[in-house]
This record gives sequence, structure tokens and C-alpha cells, in this order.
Amino acid sequence: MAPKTKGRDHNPSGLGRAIQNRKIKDAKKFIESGMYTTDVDSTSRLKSVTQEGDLDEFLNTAQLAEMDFTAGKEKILPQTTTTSQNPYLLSEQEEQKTIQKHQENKQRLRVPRRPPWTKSMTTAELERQEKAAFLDWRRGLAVLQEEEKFLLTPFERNLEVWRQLWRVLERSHLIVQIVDARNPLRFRCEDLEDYVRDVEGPEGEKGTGKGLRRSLLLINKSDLLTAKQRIQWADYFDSQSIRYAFFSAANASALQQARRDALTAENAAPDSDGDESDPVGQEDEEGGEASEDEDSAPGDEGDASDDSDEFISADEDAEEEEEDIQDPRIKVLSVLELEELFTKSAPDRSVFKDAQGNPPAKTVVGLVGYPNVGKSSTINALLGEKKVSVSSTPGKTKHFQTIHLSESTILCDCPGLVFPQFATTKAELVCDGVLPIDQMKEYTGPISLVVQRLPKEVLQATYGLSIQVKGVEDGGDGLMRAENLLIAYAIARGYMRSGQGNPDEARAARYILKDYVNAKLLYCHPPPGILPKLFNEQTHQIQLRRMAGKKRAPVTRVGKDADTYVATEPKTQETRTTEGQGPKSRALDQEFFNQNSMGVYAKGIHGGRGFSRSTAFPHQNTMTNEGVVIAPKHARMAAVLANQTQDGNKKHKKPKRVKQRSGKGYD
Ligand SMILES: Nc1nc2c(ncn2[C@@H]2O[C@H](COP(=O)(O)OP(=O)(O)OP(=O)(O)O)[C@@H](O)[C@H]2O)c(=O)[nH]1
Repeated sequence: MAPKTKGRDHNPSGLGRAIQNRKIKDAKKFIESGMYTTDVDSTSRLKSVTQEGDLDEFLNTAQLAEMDFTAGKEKILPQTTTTSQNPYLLSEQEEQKTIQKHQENKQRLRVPRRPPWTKSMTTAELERQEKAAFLDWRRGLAVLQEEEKFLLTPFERNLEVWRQLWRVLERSHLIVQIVDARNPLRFRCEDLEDYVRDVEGPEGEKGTGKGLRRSLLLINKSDLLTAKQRIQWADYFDSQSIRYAFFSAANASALQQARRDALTAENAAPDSDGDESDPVGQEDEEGGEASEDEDSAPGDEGDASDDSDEFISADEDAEEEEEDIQDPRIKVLSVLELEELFTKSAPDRSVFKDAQGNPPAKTVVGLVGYPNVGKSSTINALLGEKKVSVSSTPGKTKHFQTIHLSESTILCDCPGLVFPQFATTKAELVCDGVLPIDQMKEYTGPISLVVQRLPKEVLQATYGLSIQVKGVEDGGDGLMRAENLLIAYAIARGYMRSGQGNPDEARAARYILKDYVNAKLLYCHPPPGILPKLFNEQTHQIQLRRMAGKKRAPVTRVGKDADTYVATEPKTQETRTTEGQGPKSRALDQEFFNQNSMGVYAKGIHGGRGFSRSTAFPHQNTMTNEGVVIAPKHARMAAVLANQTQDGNKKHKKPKRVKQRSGKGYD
């Protein structure tokens, strides 16, 4: 074996040579290609990166800075991911303070700007200055996170994806930001609107200067808002001089589907005249894709709920109420009205001129938004109305999609982008669908938010549960806690942890959170200054009315031992699953539990017998004597155990269904 060269460490960083070589090779290939922006190895380079490990972050930053990472190490601020921070909720006071701090610092959360450029610049020059600007931007965010301890949403860290946005902004005359109606401000990037005002084309071209482009906020999923809620949002947006519109891609595509079905039925009728019409949008495939998207929404995993595709839109009473409110500001636009609005809101095309001094032939509408806000559904709804050609523009711009919507309008679909935003807690991010539920380790925070936001009656009605809460007489405070919901849900569904037989709260949490993100459990954030409880009152009443009309049997997917754990007091036995139990065995059970002190239904201290489950059944010690409430200390233990189970079982998870976007062209 050759002796090591004395005094010289060949691998001072301790990083694997293979990783280094790969990074260096990739970097060389990119630089040597002589091509600009997104043309080289586009598929892998365009991959969205919203969370990086420390090593990847370090290497990528070093690569951006075009420096040897050992030499540049001290200059680079390592960023840890947001997951290491503040996994629990803030008190009301802390939250107010944090929001105040966010307001004061919001100017610092910027979308990375494309540095000024001219057509005479070389590819290498453009590359260098874009990378330098991007690196500065990332350093600024790192300072916010690491030094000033702000919690940020995960944000896009791949320069290539931002380059797509730059190109979409430069091309578009109107930029439409699509947001989710349940929390418009979470998904609205204020700085993007500032950027839109500043965007310029290449220096030297006529009519590409600042202030020509316009923005529009499209509040999608408006079917989830009541008319009153829309009025309150309209008041807020008006007060902020924000141009906005309410839309529901789901409603729009449902309408289109109904029309298609009616036409199909008409054509299938024996006396129908097949060639009489060539209806608009009749055979468009996009409509079909839209419903495919809905099918594969995160959380729609079959047993999460039996009716998880059901949205709690306004019921009949609410619909009548809607008709009574004649406020044009809150109208949920039809597809054609939306298209008209695009034309009306876009600036006059003649102010834009190309290098030859010609105005563009069509208005370009850029569509930007977070993943999952319904961008694909909106585009599909827009396309479903017409016969359109969907094509990727060849050449350099092939990664964002351009869609010729009409003779005067082109849609320019930017890949889903996660903008940096301030966040109060990680739990908020999980509930907003920004952090993936399947990767969630700490679930008590997000579930606590769910139980804070939704009344107990709504949760009970939705799942057919009876949630046990420790009352004042039992030493509790009568308030519902995360554990109460999780245990009741897990028991009712028969989700037990292997080995111990205790309720699998982690699994219950995942299903409940997916229902929340998918709007089966509906909660809408109010505009600033409005109490959340008041804002959601009507929504929850509607939901209760709907549930009351629907006879819901208690959930019956319970394992054979699960019955042992279900609620104890006779008055609460509606949650007990007695499936398969005849009247005889029920009577026998009843007699047994009434007579025997050692049954798990024993009333313990409340029954005056001094029975303690934890001594009698130490392996079940995450349960209290009531069988539903769990001590906080033990709950944490349960969380750790559950997480271990979750991680340990990763290999056995069923393969994830991959959501298909309608467009081609990227990913
Ligand atoms: N209630 C309701 N749900 C909607 C609406 N539009 C979209 N959704 C649902 O929201 C989820 C996301 O919709 P997509 O159209 O795939 O969202 P996207 O923004 O294109 O997401 P990416 O493909 O990840 O970029 C799906 O489950 C849709 O069914 C709407 O108007 N109302």
C-alpha cells in the first residue's frame, strides 16, 4: 500500500470525489456548451428545488459562485432547511409579534431580478451576471434565515426555474397570479407585482420599458367561498388597489362536462342529427385531463375518506343567498367572462414594439402561481371552451408553454413556482399544502391548527365520530386537543400501531391533513382585521346542515381488537363499533364490564375503583383511563414512536400516484 503523502490532504473538504467530479463535469458541460439559459440538459436542470440538504446547498452555491468550494467556504452562508425550526405553534401574542416583524421586513423578501441585459452580450457574460445576481439573492435570504432567524417558506432554489419566470414576464403583457381562495395572501407574491412593473426587455429595444405590463390576481377555487366571504375579500383588495377576479376552475370544468354529456346524450338519441353541429370544445381532451387532475389530488387516497372528492361549496340555501347579493365585484366568472377580463385588463399592445418597431400580433397572458393552486385546472377550463392548439414554442423558450387561446390571446404558462414568503410556523405551511404531508415528521402542530380552526361538531359530523374531551369535572378544560381527534379517528378506522396495538395517530394525522388540504375539511382564512371564527361561521353551518341530511354510519373499518379501545362511557358508545356483534355478545360484554374491575372499560379513578390502565397494561400507556385522552408527555412519546414507525415502514409504502399536468414541454 502506497504511503500517504505527508502533510497534504487530498480531500480537505471530506466530500466524496464522485460528487465533486459530477458537479465539476456538469458545470464544465454547461459553460462549454456556449448556449444560453435553458437549452442544455434541460430536463434535469429544470427540476424544481425547494429544499436542499446542507451538502447540496453548499455545493450548488459554490457552483453558482464559480468558485472552488473549499476556497469559498467561509464566504458562503450555509442555510439549514426550515424543518429544523419551530415545529410547534406560537401563542397569540407571539404570532402577533411575528406578523408585525414580517410586515416590517417584507421589502426584503424579493423575487430574484434578472440583471439588465442587451442582445449584444455574449452567452458567457449573461451567464456570469445572472449567476452573480442569483447568488446575491440567495445570500440575502440566508441572512434572513440564519442570522435573523426568520422562518421562510421553502422556496425555489434552482436558477433555471427562475429563468423561466424571467422569460414569461418579459414576453407577457398581462401577468395573472393564480391563488387559492382559502388563503389568497399566502399564495400572493406582492413583490412579483412590483417586479412586473419593473420588467424591461433587452436594453435598446423600443417600447419594452418599465411600467407597461399589468398584473391581475385570480382567486381560483372561489366555489369554496360564500358570497359574504367574497365581499369581505373584495373590500380588502379594493382597499389595497389590487386588481382581482374570482374564478372556479372546478365549477367551470363541471359545467363544460355537463354540456358535453348533454350533447353526447343528444347525439346518441335515435333521431338525432349527428352532423348538425360541431360544438365548441366538444371533443377537447383537456377537459378530461382536468378531471384526471382532480382525481389525483394529494390526499385522495381512497380510504382517506369515502367522499374526499366532494367539495363543500355552497348548498341550496347559500345558493339562494348568493342570488340575493347583487355585487358585480364578487361574481365567480365564467370561462368566457375570464377571457374577456384578460383582454380588458391587458395593456394596449401597440405600446410594445419589437426590434423592427412592430407591435405584437397577440396579447400574451402569463400565468404564474404556486403548485396546486389550480393552474392546470384553470388552463384546462379555458381550453375546454374552445378548439385550441396546444403547442410548445420551439427553440429556446420551449420550457414554458405557450397556448394559442384565441385569435388575439396567447397564454404563457410558467412552471409552478414557490416564492419565498415569511411563515409563522411549520404547522401553518403543512396546512397550506406548502410542505408535503407525507414527509411530515411532527404532526401535533398542524392537527392542533385543524382542531383550532374547525368546530368539534364539524369534525364529528364529517367523520362520523364522537370525540371525547376531558371536561372540567374530570380535571380537563373541556377543549378539544389534537390527540382527542387523532385517537378517535384512528380507533374508528382501526389504525393501530403494529406491536403495541395503540392507535396510530401519525397515520390518522396524515389522512386528516390531506382532507384539510383538499378542502374536505373546509376552513378559509379571512382578510386582515376580520375574526377567523366569524368569517367561517356560515361555511361551518352549511357543512353541518349537509351532514345532517346525510345519514352517516360510524366508520366500520375496525380491527378485531380495536373495539377494546373505543369510548368508555355508555352515552358515548355511538363511536363504538359493534359490527359483527350480536345482541347476546353485546349483553355479555356489558355485564362483564359492569361487573369486572379489570376490563379496559374500567372507570379508573372516576369509577372510584382506583384502577389505573398504565399499571394494569403498561404496554398501552399512551392511553388514559378514559380511553381517548392522552397525557401530553405520553403524546410526545407516541409521536416519536409513530414517526419511527412511519420512517421504518417507508419501503412498504404503496407507490405514489403521479399527478399529470396537462401541458407538455416541461418535466
Ligand atoms: N374546489 C376546487 N378545487 C380546485 C379548483 N381548481 C383546482 N382544484 C383542485 O386543486 C388541486 C390542484 O389543481 P391543479 O390544477 O392540478 O393545480 P396546479 O396549480 O396546476 O398544480 P401543479 O400541477 O402542481 O402545478 C386539484 O385537486 C384540483 O382538483 C377549483 O376551482 N375549486
